[in-house]
Amino acid sequence: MIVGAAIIRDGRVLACARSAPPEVAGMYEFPGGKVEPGESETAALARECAEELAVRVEIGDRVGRDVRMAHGRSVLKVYTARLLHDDQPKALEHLAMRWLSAAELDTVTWLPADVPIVAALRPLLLAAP
Ligand SMILES: Nc1nc2c([nH]c(=O)n2[C@H]2C[C@H](O)[C@@H](COP(=O)(O)OP(=O)(O)OP(=O)(O)O)O2)c(=O)[nH]1
Repeated sequence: MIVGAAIIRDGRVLACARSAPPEVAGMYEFPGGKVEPGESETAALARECAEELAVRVEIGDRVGRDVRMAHGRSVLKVYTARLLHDDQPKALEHLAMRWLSAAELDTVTWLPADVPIVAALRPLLLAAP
């Protein structure tokens, strides 16, 4: 199981460009990664956000559906998240980061599995305070 965090701030979501492997480098994703054995999805997201972005987050609701990934062996689940304590994300493992508004979601190339999740995210960004 792969979990991703749709970190929302001021009606924008944080999109992160993968640095590796070469086939997907430069494509955008939600920060996250594999849930380790015995770890909750929420704990995995908090750990990955700390490792990849050096931020503390509060995990919220699911966004979109479970997406089965290309080789069928794993499932991607994305949750909304918000930054805590005014933490500012740093791209420790990503090539680039962008805060995208609903209107800007399609200005980057997302990993294929993320496309249906991004569609489900759009109305949430428009509704965000
Ligand atoms: N983090 C993340 N991974 C995604 C997304 N969409 C998507 O297809 N993936 C895929 C890319 C990778 O094949 C896999 C996540 O692997 P990863 O390498 O980021 O995870 P990880 O940090 O736990 O990996 P590892 O280096 O510990 O093996 O899921 C997404 O939005 N976020």
